[in-house]
Amino acid sequence: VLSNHGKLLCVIMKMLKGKRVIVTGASSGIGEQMAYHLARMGSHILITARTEVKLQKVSTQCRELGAASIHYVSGSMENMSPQSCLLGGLDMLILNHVGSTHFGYFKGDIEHPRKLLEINVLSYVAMTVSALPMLKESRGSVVAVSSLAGKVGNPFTVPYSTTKFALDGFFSSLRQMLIVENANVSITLCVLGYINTGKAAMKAVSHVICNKPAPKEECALEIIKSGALRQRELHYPYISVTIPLILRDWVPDFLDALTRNIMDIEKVERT
Ligand SMILES: NC(=O)C1=CN([C@@H]2O[C@H](COP(=O)(O)OP(=O)(O)OC[C@H]3O[C@@H](n4cnc5c(N)ncnc54)[C@H](OP(=O)(O)O)[C@@H]3O)[C@@H](O)[C@H]2O)C=CC1
Ligand SMILES: CC(C)CCC[C@@H](C)[C@H]1CC[C@H]2[C@@H]3C(=O)C=C4C[C@@H](O)CC[C@]4(C)[C@H]3CC[C@]12C
Repeated sequence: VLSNHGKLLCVIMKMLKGKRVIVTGASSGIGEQMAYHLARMGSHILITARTEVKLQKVSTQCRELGAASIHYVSGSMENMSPQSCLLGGLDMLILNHVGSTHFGYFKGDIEHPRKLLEINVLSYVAMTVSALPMLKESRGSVVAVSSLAGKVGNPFTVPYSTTKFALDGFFSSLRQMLIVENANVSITLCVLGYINTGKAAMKAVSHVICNKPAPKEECALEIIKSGALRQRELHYPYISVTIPLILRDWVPDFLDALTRNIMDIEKVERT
């Protein structure tokens, strides 16, 4: 006998079986885990990232896990032509890749946010624009992976937050436009808290933030579910994202103070 949770998972698995899905930034971290979940569900998968060897490894694994088909396109998202990614048709576009950024003081190097906007925002816009005709035909979904740092200001993620807040603007407005146009394409914005990807950048943060990071495998599954269920937003982990968002709207100064207080600011390099 299955629990309600198990039943829902079965429904989601059936929904994604045979569906055509693109996952960007799938050579590592949360994106890699999404590819594995989709493979187990029997989807047609296309993954992207810059590092070809890693994409090859992830593809092999996906094939073994039962993907209906698996392809990859390697290259940097700043100058990738969105057309090069497109299959014969598309049911779900999962935008997940991010350029690397450091957790620390922003010293005014304008080239960093400029490049990050290109990778984290403009390529999301370009991919969405070129996928929309196919998504309209399939009544598909766009899923954009963002962060709590894309909803709440943080002293040590200035360039990163610039890009993630921008995604909220683009996708919230696009959702409205699609409704007005009567296009049946869903838009899901994933607001993630601190996730354990095992990356060096994430480990560097662990000295400053005492919270325990959430597992990337579960996170990846929740992202896929939220897209399949056509949810407006995903909050993961639910409590650690939803509470700050309620506080943000009602007592923003209190939330700002709380955000500063959960961090050991002395441990952040000043130079
Ligand atoms: N980890 C965390 O705590 C949190 C993560 N998030 C969000 O989750 C998503 C995934 O993050 P996470 O798994 O941690 O990140 P990772 O750094 O593990 O993965 C990033 C992926 O993007 C690819 N990538 C990086 N730069 C480029 C580029 N210029 N062009 C194309 N692909 C690129 C990388 O592959 P390659 O280097 O081979 O190109 C990699 O596959 C991101 O949107 C992030 O903002 C949100 C909140 C918290
Ligand atoms: C409202 C408060 C109670 C909680 C604040 C939560 C803060 C501390 C959480 C929420 C989102 C998190 C960051 C994130 O999204 C992605 C990355 C990129 C990765 O390469 C390195 C780690 C980094 C910077 C995370 C650092 C910790 C952040 C700011």
